Amino acid sequence: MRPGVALKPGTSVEEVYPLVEGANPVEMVLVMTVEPGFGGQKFMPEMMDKVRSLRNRYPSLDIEVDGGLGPSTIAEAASAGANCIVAGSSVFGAPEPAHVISLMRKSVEDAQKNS
Ligand SMILES: O=C(CO)[C@@H](O)[C@H](O)COP(=O)(O)O
Repeated sequence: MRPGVALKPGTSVEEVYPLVEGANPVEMVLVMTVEPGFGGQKFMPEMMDKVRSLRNRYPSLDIEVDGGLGPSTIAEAASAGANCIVAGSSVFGAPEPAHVISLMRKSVEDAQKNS
């Protein structure tokens, strides 16, 4: 079992620090990049400050992003430090889903090499 915690857009990133640094720490933080509820919403780039703060503070933490991720937004999320990507519409709506997954995987790997 791997515990994690999710941050809604209106919740500040500082709220999770005690959970990552506690005695029984979470191993993943999900930064919601849309309001939770349904797929197909627009990526909120202003959430990348949370991702950057988490990556600077916790170099090996799994940081997930969910909402509006696809070929046009993955670079921003990856360069901020996200390494787990949830993508719905961009994959299931693509003529070649595997190509989109591959593109996003490469973006995360490239960002990790350059960090
Ligand atoms: O369901 C939600 C949010 O609750 C979505 O964020 C999906 O998890 C991903 O959908 P896309 O934004 O990729 O279409």
